[in-house]
Amino acid sequence: MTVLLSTRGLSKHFSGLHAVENVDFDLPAGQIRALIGPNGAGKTTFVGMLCGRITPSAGAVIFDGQDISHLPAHRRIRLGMAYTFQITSVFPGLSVAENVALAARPHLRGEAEVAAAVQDALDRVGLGGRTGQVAGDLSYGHQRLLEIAMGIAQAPRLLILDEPTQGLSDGEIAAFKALIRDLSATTTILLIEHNMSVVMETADMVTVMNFGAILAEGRPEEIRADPAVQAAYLGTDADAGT
Ligand SMILES: Nc1ncnc2c1ncn2[C@@H]1O[C@H](COP(=O)(O)OP(=O)(O)OP(=O)(O)O)[C@@H](O)[C@H]1O
Repeated sequence: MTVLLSTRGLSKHFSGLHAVENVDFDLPAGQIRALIGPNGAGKTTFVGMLCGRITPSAGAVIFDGQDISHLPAHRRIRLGMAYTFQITSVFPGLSVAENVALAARPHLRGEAEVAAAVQDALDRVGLGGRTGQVAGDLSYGHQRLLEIAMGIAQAPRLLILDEPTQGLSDGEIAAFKALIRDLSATTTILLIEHNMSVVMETADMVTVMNFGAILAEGRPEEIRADPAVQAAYLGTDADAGT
């Protein structure tokens, strides 16, 4: 098992609040890993430190054997990390295709290669027929899919998705599950997800965070059966069907 991404002792404190506390985490290459936990558990803060958007208070992030703790976000992207966040990063005034092209260009040589990558990424998320549309005119759900296409177009080794199915319709969520499985053939995936059907049907392994620490880790069915997880998480959001 080759580990693609690790953290050791990773912590983030916001003026006394321990948002993430001493997290040791290992993500093997090729895996789909879901990161779940109640609101405020520290998931977004943790992932922000992986990507370089948030500076850790302590600890290390290791990507492909290299300590990247002090690399800025754009250097991490160049190493093969791509991420989409809850807050939309789409340029609303540009076309769908141009948004994806902006994400793809730094990774590819020549406009023909970029155009092919753009079309492929949009086809994979189901937006292949909307290349010319102004991105700001897309529905919220389609803008989330566009963000995923922007991640895919970078041909990342690690794709980090923060609540990608938020705002998607049932049909779009079903397509998203298939997309994730398809992508996992070539990309390691870390997925922050509140929708438990997405977690249960796509993840190889699940990491549960609570109060800034890892509460449990295991296969989806093990996590579903874990009483501590049920108490912390599954009894709340999941039962509410979110
Ligand atoms: N910039 C910040 N300044 C102060 N506190 C913060 C900041 N960012 C996050 N926090 C706090 O850190 C804790 C962890 O937040 P975080 O957003 O990482 O949780 P989360 O698990 O992603 O939650 P959600 O599922 O609601 O997105 C929360 O108590 C939050 O209020």
